[in-house]
Amino acid sequence: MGNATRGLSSSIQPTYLYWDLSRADHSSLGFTSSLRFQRWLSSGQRLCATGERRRQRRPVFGRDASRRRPLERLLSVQGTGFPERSVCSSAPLTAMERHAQDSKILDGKAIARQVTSEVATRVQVLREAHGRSPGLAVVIVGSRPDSQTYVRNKRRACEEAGMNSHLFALDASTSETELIELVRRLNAEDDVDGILVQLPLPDHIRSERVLQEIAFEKDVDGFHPLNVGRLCQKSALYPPLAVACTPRGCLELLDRAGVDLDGKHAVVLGRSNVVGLPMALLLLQRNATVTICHSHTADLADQVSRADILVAAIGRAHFVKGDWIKPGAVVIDVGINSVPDTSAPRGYRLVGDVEFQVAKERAALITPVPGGVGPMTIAMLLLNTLQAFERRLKS
Ligand SMILES: Nc1nc(=O)c2c([nH]1)NC[C@@H]1CN(c3ccc(C(=O)N[C@@H](CCC(=O)O)C(=O)O)cc3)C=[N+]21
Repeated sequence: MGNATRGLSSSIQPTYLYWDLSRADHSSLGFTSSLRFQRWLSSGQRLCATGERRRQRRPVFGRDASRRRPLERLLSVQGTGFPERSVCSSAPLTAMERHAQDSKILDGKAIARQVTSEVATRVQVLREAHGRSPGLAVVIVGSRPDSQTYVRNKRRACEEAGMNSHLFALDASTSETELIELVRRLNAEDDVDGILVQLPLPDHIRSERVLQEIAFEKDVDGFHPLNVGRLCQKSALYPPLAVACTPRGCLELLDRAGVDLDGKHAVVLGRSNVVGLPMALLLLQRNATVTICHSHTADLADQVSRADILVAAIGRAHFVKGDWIKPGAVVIDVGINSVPDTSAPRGYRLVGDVEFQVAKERAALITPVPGGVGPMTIAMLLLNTLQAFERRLKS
């Protein structure tokens, strides 16, 4: 057991399992990659990624000039964005990656990989200067398979970024009081810079009650009322310390693709605390004109057809029909819905809220599911954790 459990284990130990990655074997591929990536960065060399050569050979932009700018910018981001592929991995591009590079697909997986490399570089610099790495505590209650997948992905990402991840897997019968007790201990724990309590929690636990307890400074989900309040109020003096990972990931995708939001009509489908609402606020701060739609909105198709930027976060498979999309729109699909598919190895496959195949023909840029917003959510968790760590180093 690592340092983070010191003093934690006495009263509630039987209810949770614990892994400490701080002593994990850092010769694993992720860590090696980031080291080599850093060496590459500091060498000032510019390497030609596999995908770049391909791009030079054939025109990848559509004929439509209005679509050119964001795509060009996206590819210029990608042009500097794939060093790990040529430096650190000899694996050939998958069919999906090839496709993403040659089309208008906004490749969240590739951009998340880039963000993770950047975080890893910074983590290493800080570790060398301060002798410590950021620590993220992830708390999961119960055994929902989707939550377990996400938590596993988060843990892997931490490892890739050279962060310590402390996983607390609690039994579904854990009481609200016990969970709060754990959160309070994590608040006081020096080696923990960020705390994430995986949602949804079982019905007998009031999540607002628990989220309130997470120290504002360690709230890497951006769900604490103070962080939410600061996001709403827009103040240079008191900005939020963290913004929710999924909306922040969507914004990062738009930024890295060079999508200009100023004066654009953005339509957000969904008004949840975790996605819709903070997403709308972020877009508003970037001077977009924002419409928030929800289950009571009249004529959704009409609203969607006016969107220059569409963010779909309703959680219903293929709810948004492809022909609702305004030609040239940028479509960010947040939905992750599993639909039965007997031909898939797991018996199901993941689809977004948007009818992808049809929408793709009309959109200028569109995120796939999987491989779009999901990986970006995790990359933003790393970034929020890094920022929490940096704040604590300063204080
Ligand atoms: N406190 C809290 N913070 C969260 O940020 C949080 C949460 N609770 N509860 C659930 C949602 C959902 N979420 C995702 C994370 C990763 C993927 C992800 O990696 N998706 C992959 C596919 C994963 C798969 O194969 O199932 C992809 O889209 O490519 C998706 C969704 C974080 N959430």
